[in-house]
Amino acid sequence: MSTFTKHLSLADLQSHPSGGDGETPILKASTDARAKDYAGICCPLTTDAWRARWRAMCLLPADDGHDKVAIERRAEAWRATPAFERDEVTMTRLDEAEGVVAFASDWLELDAGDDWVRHDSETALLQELAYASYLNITSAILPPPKHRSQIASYARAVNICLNAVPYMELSVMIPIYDPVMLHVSSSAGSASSAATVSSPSILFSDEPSVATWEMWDAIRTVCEYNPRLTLTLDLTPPMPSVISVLSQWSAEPVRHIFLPASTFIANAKGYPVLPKVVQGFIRDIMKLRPNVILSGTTAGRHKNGGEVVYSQYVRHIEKTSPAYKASKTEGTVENFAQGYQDYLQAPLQPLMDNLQSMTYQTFEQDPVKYRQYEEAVYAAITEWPNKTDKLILCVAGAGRGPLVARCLKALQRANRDGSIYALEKNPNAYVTLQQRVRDDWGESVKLFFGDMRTFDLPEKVDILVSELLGSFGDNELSPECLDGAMRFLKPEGISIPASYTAHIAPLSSSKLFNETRGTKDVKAAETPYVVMFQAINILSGNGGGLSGNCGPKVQECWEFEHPRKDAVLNEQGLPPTNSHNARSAQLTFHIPHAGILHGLAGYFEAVLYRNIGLSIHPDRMQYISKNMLSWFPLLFPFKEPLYLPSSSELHVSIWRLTNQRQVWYEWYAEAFLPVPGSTSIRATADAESIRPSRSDSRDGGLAVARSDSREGWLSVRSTPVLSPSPMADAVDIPPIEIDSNAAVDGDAVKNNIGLIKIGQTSLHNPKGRSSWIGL
Ligand SMILES: C[S@@+](CC[C@H](N)C(=O)[O-])C[C@H]1O[C@@H](n2cnc3c(N)ncnc32)[C@H](O)[C@@H]1O
Repeated sequence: MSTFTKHLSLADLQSHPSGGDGETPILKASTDARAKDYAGICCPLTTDAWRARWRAMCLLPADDGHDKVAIERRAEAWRATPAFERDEVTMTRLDEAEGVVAFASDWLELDAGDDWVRHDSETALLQELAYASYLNITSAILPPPKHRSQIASYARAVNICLNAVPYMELSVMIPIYDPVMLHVSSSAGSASSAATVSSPSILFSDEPSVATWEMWDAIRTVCEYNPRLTLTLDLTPPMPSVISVLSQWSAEPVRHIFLPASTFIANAKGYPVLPKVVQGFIRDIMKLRPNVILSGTTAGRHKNGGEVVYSQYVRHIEKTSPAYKASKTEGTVENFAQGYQDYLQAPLQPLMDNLQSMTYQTFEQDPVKYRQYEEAVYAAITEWPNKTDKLILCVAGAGRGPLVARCLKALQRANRDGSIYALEKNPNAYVTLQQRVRDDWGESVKLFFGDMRTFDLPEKVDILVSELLGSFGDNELSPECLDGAMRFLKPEGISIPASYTAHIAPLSSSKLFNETRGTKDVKAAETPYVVMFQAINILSGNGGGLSGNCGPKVQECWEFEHPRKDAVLNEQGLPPTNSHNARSAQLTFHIPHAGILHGLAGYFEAVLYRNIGLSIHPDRMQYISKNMLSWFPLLFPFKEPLYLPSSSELHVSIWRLTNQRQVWYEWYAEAFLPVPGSTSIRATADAESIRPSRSDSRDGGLAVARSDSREGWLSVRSTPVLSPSPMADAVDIPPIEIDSNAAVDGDAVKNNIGLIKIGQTSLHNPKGRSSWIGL
């Protein structure tokens, strides 16, 4: 569960009575807060006296009636040795500061237009953080940036602070939504001057903006994704009317949520409740377990309930979130994977390595995978044309034997006579299999020790069952192993699985980005990892994008089928080279909202038999193999982040490559901005180029409707189509609805859209230099 902290303003602190025995107001406030189930308090570090002195020193008065030289001298003395007077800070003792989240002075302007104001704000902030560090405070919240035009100066100052206080976490306060941010300031005005210049041409919509996220992105990029730099999301009204763009915050290091009583509305009985959009946002963001800072809850803003109901209500919202409920429900992936979220695991190499008994035991905890296999084998047996023959099944890669047991069960359920050959190349698992023959299976199972790529079975079999699948389908070398095992099958024999496909989607996750480049080793940054995703945001959306050429949110890369059609084989029945198992895909994604590309999420789907399958595709898994635990998705990381503006297109190239000893993946991406009337520097993708190569259409495969329609996006009525603007990426472009009457106009505009290249990644893992799978 998330924690709750009570926010106290300066006025709250001043009015808070001291306890007895030297208990200061701040200690008393902390004790009171803990008694009410808060983890602690959050309050300003400095008082109004500090603000008054700083202003008197650092902001020169406009009139001539002051001794400006004397003021300047005082300021210089302070700049030389910045220090506080006693009454300028709210706390002085270690016990007072224990567990306190401190607000740095919110009047500091690290992004003022005036050079001196910026300089002195930075000096003051460094002084405040040094003092907080002296008091052992571990978490400080910095005032939000206010002027987009000075964001680089703000970010530079934050970076200086991060380096100056080596152990403290600095959290930048950012409003999740601020319509004012749409106004771009170009003035280098005084400290108090508000942003003045706006770009009216882009203010065509009251859709929520991503401008505040874009400011955050600039700050953390300048600070090189410092892991001690986090976010405090300010949920002070106004709030957007829809939450779709807020999803990008879930890929960010959200440490605190600042939630004032003013965000709550009163329900019919006068109790505080949150508006629908905020409820949805909280439900979503709570998976990151932020600390919720509740503010103004003692002000009596709502008629009923009192202070405690605010936190009770937010806890209730958290408990109703799908992520929380799933984590508390036995048998779900979320429950099974607790503690593994966003943890990078090296994929298994069951061909090169021999698995441990514990690893098999973990597999065997998944009831869904084995149930699906049993159903597939059962269906294949019951449909077998000749009902009198004794069926011969082979489990290739039997492990400790769970699929063998399921095959026996399927034969028994179908009331069919049959026997099973079980083949395994792991000598240790082979011992367990012998034990099972002795204890459970007897004559019905015949064991063989060997590698399916070269081993010869005594006779051909009717049904070949295997489970050599990785998170990306083919990444544990199922295709290569089954090339050999296909020799075991009779001409009319069937393979379970019959086929499998690999899928990808572009994702953002500052956490995973930091993890993959943590070691500064290039190999770590171009290695695919198995990850149970949590703090991520999938950047792509369904719909064709402005060019009309984009595929769905999650796209298929390629497919493998068993047995292979048109296979060229040598006299031993084996393929002479592995070239036929190379694959490539060029995929085009629509990016509806601005975001940073950090990697590709990889998924697989397998057809076991007819409409019985396995899937970890995020939109289809619940229909095909709900609550299957065996596979987490794969992450293909990018070494450098790539900024993608709203309504841009991402073209991803991914290859499965091979030589005689290894298989590896290479990946690369390019970003484009579709611009009406411009000439593409890259030919607009045609239908052929967005189709995965070497992949047959899978109509008639899994009987689950696919949601990858590419229609439903384009239309242009009289709305002017956005022309290139420096803020195009900070504005949530409203979806342009289809107007059937305007089909001609729509096509005209669609055909007239060109793509301007705006960025690219490097080619990852060329020649398998950092990661490969051994044959
Ligand atoms: C993912 S495990 C599955 C084990 C078991 N069938 C299950 O579902 O629990 C794959 C198994 O195939 C075995 N294996 C992999 N490649 C093989 C090969 N070329 N020949 C024989 N066994 C192989 C591995 O040792 C491992 O036991």
